Amino acid sequence: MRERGGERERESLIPLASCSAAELAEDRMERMESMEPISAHYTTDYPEIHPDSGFESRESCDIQAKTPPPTTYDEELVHKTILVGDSGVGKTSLLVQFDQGKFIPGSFSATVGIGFTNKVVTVDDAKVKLQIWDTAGQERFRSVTHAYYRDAHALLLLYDISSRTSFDNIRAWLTEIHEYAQSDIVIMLLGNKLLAAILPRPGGGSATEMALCVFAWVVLHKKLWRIQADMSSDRAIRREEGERLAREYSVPFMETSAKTGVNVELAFTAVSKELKHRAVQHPNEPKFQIHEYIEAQKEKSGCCSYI
Ligand SMILES: Nc1nc2c(ncn2[C@@H]2O[C@H](COP(=O)(O)OP(=O)(O)OP(=O)(O)O)[C@@H](O)[C@H]2O)c(=O)[nH]1
Repeated sequence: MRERGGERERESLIPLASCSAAELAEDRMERMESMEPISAHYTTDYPEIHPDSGFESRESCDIQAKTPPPTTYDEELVHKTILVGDSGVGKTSLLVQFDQGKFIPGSFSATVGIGFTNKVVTVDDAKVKLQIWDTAGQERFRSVTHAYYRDAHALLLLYDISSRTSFDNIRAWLTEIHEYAQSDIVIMLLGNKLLAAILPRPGGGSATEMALCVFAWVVLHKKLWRIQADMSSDRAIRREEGERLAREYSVPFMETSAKTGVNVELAFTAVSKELKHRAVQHPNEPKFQIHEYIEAQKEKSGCCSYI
């Protein structure tokens, strides 16, 4: 059971390691038949929603596929969203940062189990409900994680920008996702542990921002000080490599830091917007372009330069 993350997190996770393989397989089959999740736990921002409410059978999905989406967004919809990626890339940390706005430093303790957090994201005045599942990245839990792909509406796939292996494994993750998840699942690729020096970008903002910007650039270039830096010198994957891979698979991409919070909210907001737009039919409106939205938001924040 995970030590880091406090009582709340500990309560939330079901220890899969304590089951025998046979028990686990039997349990999985039963659960898949009854369509119940392994566990029901941690944050319940809207406790009236039962964890099952985000689940649908294949049959109901097929029916949905044939039915055109409604013209207004149904706020009762719960979008099952899962976090996947190698062990240690920062899935739990990303979720904790998004949910609680904090980073829990300390020694790494791998997730043993699976748990979810309910979050409501406001998109254009509509409340989009996300049921975010944090999976264990370790290989031995892989078959259990597969069972969760099937009903997922969105998936955040993480690698660690300081780990070449975690990046190289992204292709294998995508192959698994395409094998087990629904074909229309919303996928976003995230390079986590961004080496972020939060510096105002020259050329925009108020006089104070500009002054801060010039000061920060001078200081940075003299290598005296780094503001809110995440990791100092460990980047192994260039941003362009992440962008290239994302383009190859036609998925949106951004770099995040669960530690400093950079782009964490943007990642979930972008996914929520995409989910909302897919759930509503606006015949006269152009299709939501998640890639363009992400780029525009990055520009708008106008404050960050990344190492
Ligand atoms: N510097 C830095 N460290 C991070 C960041 N995100 C996570 N970490 C650290 O990386 C380690 C692993 O983070 P976790 O969130 O537990 O990783 P995980 O992907 O959930 O790992 P599993 O549970 O094994 O799948 C921890 O020591 C975190 O403190 C980040 O953005 N920056």
